[in-house]
Formats: sequence, C-alpha cells, structure tokens
Amino acid sequence: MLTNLRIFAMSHQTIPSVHINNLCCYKIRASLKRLKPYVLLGRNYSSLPGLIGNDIKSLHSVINPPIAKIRNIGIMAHIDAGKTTTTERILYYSGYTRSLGDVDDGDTVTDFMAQERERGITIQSAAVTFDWKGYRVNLIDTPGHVDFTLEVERCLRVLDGAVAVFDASAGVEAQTLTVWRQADKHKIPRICFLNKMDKTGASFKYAVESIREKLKAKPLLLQLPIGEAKTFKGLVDVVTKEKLLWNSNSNDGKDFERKSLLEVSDPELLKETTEARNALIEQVADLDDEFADLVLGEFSENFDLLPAEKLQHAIHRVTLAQTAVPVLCGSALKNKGVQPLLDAVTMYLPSPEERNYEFLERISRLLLPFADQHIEISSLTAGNIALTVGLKHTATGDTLVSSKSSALAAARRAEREGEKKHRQNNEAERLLLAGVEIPEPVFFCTIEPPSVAKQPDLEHALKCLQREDPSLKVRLDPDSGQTILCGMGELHIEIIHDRIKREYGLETYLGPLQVAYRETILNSACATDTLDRTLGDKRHLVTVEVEARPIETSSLMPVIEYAESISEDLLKVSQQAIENGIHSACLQGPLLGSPVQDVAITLHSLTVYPGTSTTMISACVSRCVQKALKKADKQVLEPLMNLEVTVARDYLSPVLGDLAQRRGNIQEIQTRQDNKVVIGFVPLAEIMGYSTALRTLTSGSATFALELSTYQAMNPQDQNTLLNRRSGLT
Ligand SMILES: Nc1nc2c(ncn2[C@@H]2O[C@H](COP(=O)(O)OP(=O)(O)OP(=O)(O)O)[C@@H](O)[C@H]2O)c(=O)[nH]1
Repeated sequence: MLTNLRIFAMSHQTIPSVHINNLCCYKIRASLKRLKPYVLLGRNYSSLPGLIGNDIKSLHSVINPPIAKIRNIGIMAHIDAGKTTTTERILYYSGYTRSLGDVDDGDTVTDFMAQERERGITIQSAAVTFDWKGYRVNLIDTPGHVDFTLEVERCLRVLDGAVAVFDASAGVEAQTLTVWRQADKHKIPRICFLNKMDKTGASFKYAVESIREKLKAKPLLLQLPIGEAKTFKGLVDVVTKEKLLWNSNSNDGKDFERKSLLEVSDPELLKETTEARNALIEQVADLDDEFADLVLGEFSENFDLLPAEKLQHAIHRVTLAQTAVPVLCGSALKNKGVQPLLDAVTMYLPSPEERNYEFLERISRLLLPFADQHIEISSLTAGNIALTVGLKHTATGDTLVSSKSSALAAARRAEREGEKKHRQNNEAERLLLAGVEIPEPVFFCTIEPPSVAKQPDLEHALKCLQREDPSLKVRLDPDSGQTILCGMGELHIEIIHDRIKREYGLETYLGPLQVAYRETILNSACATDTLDRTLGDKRHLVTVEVEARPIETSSLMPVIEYAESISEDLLKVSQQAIENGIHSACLQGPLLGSPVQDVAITLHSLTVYPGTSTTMISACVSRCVQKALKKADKQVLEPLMNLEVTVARDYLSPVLGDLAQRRGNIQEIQTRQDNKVVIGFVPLAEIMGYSTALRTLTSGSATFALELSTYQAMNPQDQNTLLNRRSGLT
C-alpha cells in the first residue's frame, strides 16, 4: 500500500526521487536528474555494466542492502572548497569509476550538466550510489554557488547525514555558514572534512578554531595532520592511535600504510596523539552519559586501555545527537585522507533507521540514479534513494498519499505530535519532511521566444524548469504582456537561458537584467472609489473607502483590517473578493510597479448594490487601494546584500575603493592567513557584473559570496535617479 509520498522536486521529464523507508509510507527524497528518453534497462543486472558506459565499473550494489548498512549523505560546502574533487575521489576509491575525474579538466561524474563541466562548478545536485566496505552509500553532491542555495536546501531536507567540506586555508566561509544553518534547520548530523591540507596557508588549527567560533560547533578532533601545506603527507587516527601515510610513488592514493604509533619510532607524535585522544575521550564523556559511565568506571585510571570501538560508538551517538561534530582532514586533490573519510561516514553518520523515518513501500516504476544515468529496478529496501517517473501534477514539497484516509491519518498524527512538540523531541518533524524555504528572487528580466509561434514551447519549458527549481519565478507583465523571469542572480538566469536552448532547443532573447525593487509608503492616506457598470440588464455598483498606512513588518503580505461598521453578513459573501483586490493592488506599487511591503489596509466602508458580482467588488477595492497608495508619500526599497570578499592583502585597497564607489558599507576587515576578508553590505543594484570587475581588479586572486540581507530605503537622490531612468528621463 502506498501511503506517504513526499515529492522533493521535479525535473524536466518529471523524475522526482523517492526515499523508501520501513513502515507504510515512502517519500520523495531528492530530485536529481533529467531523464533522457532512452530505453530503460531490464532487470538482469549482470548485463548492466556494459550498458551504462565504460566509466562505471560495477553495479553489483543494485542488490538491496540491510537498512542499517545504508548511508544517505550529502556533501556541502562553500564554493570551491573541493566538494566535487572529494566526490570524484570517493567514487574512484569505492570502485564506482575507473579513473580519477578532475574538475579542472571538466571530466567529473557528478558535474555532468554541460554548464557545470564548462564552468567547473556544481549547479544541480547529482546523486550516486556506491558501496564501501559492505555499506551502501547514496551520495549527493550539492552546489556551492550562492545562486543555487535552493538546490542545496532541496537536498538537505532528505539526507540522513552530511559531510561539510572546508578549504583548510580559509576555514569557515560565508556560504558554509548558510549551508550549516540550513543543515541545522533540518537537524542533519554532520562530519567536517578539512580539505586542501596541501595548500599553501593550510592550517588545521585555524580551520578548527573557525568551526568552533563561527559555527558555534564543538569539533571532535578524530585526526591530526602529519605536516601541513607543502609538507602534508598523511594523518594520525586519534581514536586508534595509528598513523596513515600515503605512498609517494602512488599516483592515485589508493595505497597507503596504516601503522600503530610506537614509542621507539614516533615518540613525539605518539605523545601528541595520546594527549589528543585523552582530550577527545573527556570531551565525548561530557556529552554522552553512557560513555561517561564507562570511562569513569573501568577506564578512569588509564584511558589507553579504552577500546577504540567503544569510543567510536560514543562518537556515533554524539554525532547523531548533534552535540558535536567529528573533524577529519586531508587533501582530495593530492589523494590523501579520502578513504578514512569514507570509513567515518559509515562509522559515525546515521542509517535511515536511526533517523526514525517510518516508510516502506513499493512503487510501480523505480529507477536508481547513477548521476545522469538511470537503471530501472523492481524494488528497493528501506532507506534507499531512487527516482520515479510520470508524476505530472506534483511539485516540490508535496506529499502524496494512497488514499484520503491515509492522508487524514497522517495529518491527524502530525497534528497530535505537533501538540506534543514543545514537550517532546519534535516527533512531527520526523513524520513529515520540512518544507523547502524558497528564497525571494532578487533579479528579473524579460524573456522572448524566437517567434510568436514558439511562445507555447517557451511556456512549456519554463513550466518544467520551474517545477524542478522553485527559486525560478515566471510572471507576465500586465502592461506589456511580456514574460518575466525572476531568479536568484545573474548566473542563475544565465544558466536557465542556456538550459532552455540546450534542453528545449529554443533560442530565446533576454532583456537587460533588472533589480527586483520593492516599495512602501511613509504616511497614511485615504481614498474612496465607486464602480458603477451595467452589463446586459444587470447593474454592478460598489462604493468603497480605504486607508493605507505604513507598518513595520518587512512583509510583502499587507495586513488587512475592517472597520466595525462593516456588517458581518456583507463580509461573509465578499471578504475573499475584498482581499483579492487588496493583494492585487499591493503587487504593483505606484512608483515602479514593484510589490508594496510593510502596509496595512483598512476597509472603512463598503456598499454593494444587490446582485453586484464579486469580480466587480475586487476590481473596485483594488483601484481604491492603488489610489490611496498613490496619495501617500512613497519610498523605493532596494535589496541590500551581505557581501564577503576574500582578497590577497596586496589587493585590499583597490577592492575597498571599488566598494566605496558601489555604495558599499564595510563592517569589518578580518585577516585570514595571507588574505583579508572584507565583510559588509552593498546594494544589489551596484554589484551587477561584480565577479568580472573583481577578477580584473585583483588579477583573479579574490573570491566573494553574496546573500540577501534585507530591503532598505533608497536615499532620495538615488531614488530620483532610478525613477528618472525608469521613466526614460535620463
Ligand atoms: N590544493 C588543493 N586544491 C584542491 C583540493 N581539492 C580541490 N581543489 C581545487 O579547488 C578547486 C575547486 O574544486 P571543486 O572540487 O570544483 O570544488 P567544489 O566545492 O565542488 O566547487 P563548486 O562545485 O563550484 O561548489 C579546483 O581547482 C580543485 O582542483 C585540494 O585538496 N587541494
């Protein structure tokens, strides 16, 4: 019986993926890839390898493993921290691929969209399934670029655990903070991987400190690096007191030596490791009562006697409780430290069972994702990730159920659990997946098909792309009738444009990119309006009086109030129409036609001639609200972005000078190794084309991250310039 099916996302050929767990429902866990219309493979798995390409070595793992041996994990990080490189190494060591992919050469498995390979960045999440030492790992590589934050959210909400990858020379960066917060929201147990230990400026200590300070997390140091930057050659396993050294003659890092640390050969390292292990034991005992009892009882005199296995179990529990995060290190590029990372994934991150999802189920057509390839399978055991096809009316965030009664039962249970929520450990959230928070798009532009005849094709393409990516918004300009694309950033819109061309064969034209402004009013204003129209032999007559006044909410939804004189009976039949009218008026402000925020609308009086249609009531209210908004003093609000620029010391002054010209407001300049990190705010309108400008200013030595902070009032001079420009006066 099909009970709960939670749609996580859709794609162009409508392939959401499904997470199946062990009771009576299953949910869509990750929408991963577009399905190409190729013939699906049969169930004779022995014939699969040849069919899905030379790169894939083995598909024996299609056989269902027990749920305790499944790990559904994501990889998350700041852009360029090395997620894709780490994923490629993981795939190679697990035997999934035969050769090492390289982002710089554009031949990775997970970055398979053409744009990803061309630009060397991850845009869409890719899913791969592989085995590691008897465990089945379903892994999702997520994008790091700020324009694709929603894609990261889509993935996080369906994962059981995550690996956060850091650039060890930079520590916690802006985007890491964002994804970390998202992972907190979805309560995802994590382990940290300090990558790029080989890079000049890499510092294990610095990166660990930044995890402690910026993420406010308690790092559990499970490894120590042997050497740093140029001298990095291996690591110490603090739990087992072993050293792991990679063979310098091995090109691919497959061979490495694991040896117990001995007093005779490594006295210093052994001392350092023993201290780190003792500190780790104390730290874990502090967080886990069961372990504390063990340590205080049997092993209080000598922690050295404590078996590694006991410590590992306790670390697993602490990781699951999210009271601390295991920290590991390595260099994906130099092929060091990835196998122990995989061991840690299986050892410390939870199985779906431990995350208490309650699902199990069968579906008529299931596909296993192998990046851009899919293999049809007949069934899947609990805890796995798979894709399903053909759900045409379902979008991201939906829950599908097999019958009304099961839906009601699930809702009732969620409600009951919701009531207990404050007392108990939030059972309701386990039952239903949290929704995806869709960020407000800050840019928009017009999009036109090559000819009027192609308009329906464009609409179809946009509809499909929107189902896959809800952060893309499409609307019609009521005045010009043009189609408007609203997105998260320049790159986001560029990629959508490119995908329409490549995937739907449509050459479209984009208008200039524009900032999504908002408007508000500064004082109250009243207006009255009458609409009197006779259609056929029916007279429609409405008279309305409204007041618009500013309030402090930072919300696009107007607060709607009714004067006491308005009769309840009248409201019963016309409230919906009144509110529709108010909302539609607030969508198009009087200054720029942008949405109006922070307003309250009071309906002071309403008279309706008997037989007047509700559409006429809506139209009259809308016109009257627009009149009131027009009368008030008005203000344009512009998106203000949080900006973080990391730049080599030598280039700090040109960057600051440039930001001053962009109306930037610098809050703080931090020192991070040899770099300066500039933190501040800048209006979005001033930051268009910034990546190119920054590259030129700093000879490519700087990176930046951008995130919407708030909408702020423009100063009168800038507002006038903008209004004049929009009305064609300048
Ligand atoms: N020195 C050094 N460079 C690395 C390491 N890992 C990755 N890189 C380099 O860092 C750059 C970014 O690597 P990616 O793997 O694409 O990073 P990413 O986090 O997937 O980037 P996005 O997909 O754009 O978010 C590439 O030039 C890699 O070669 C490492 O361990 N050491």
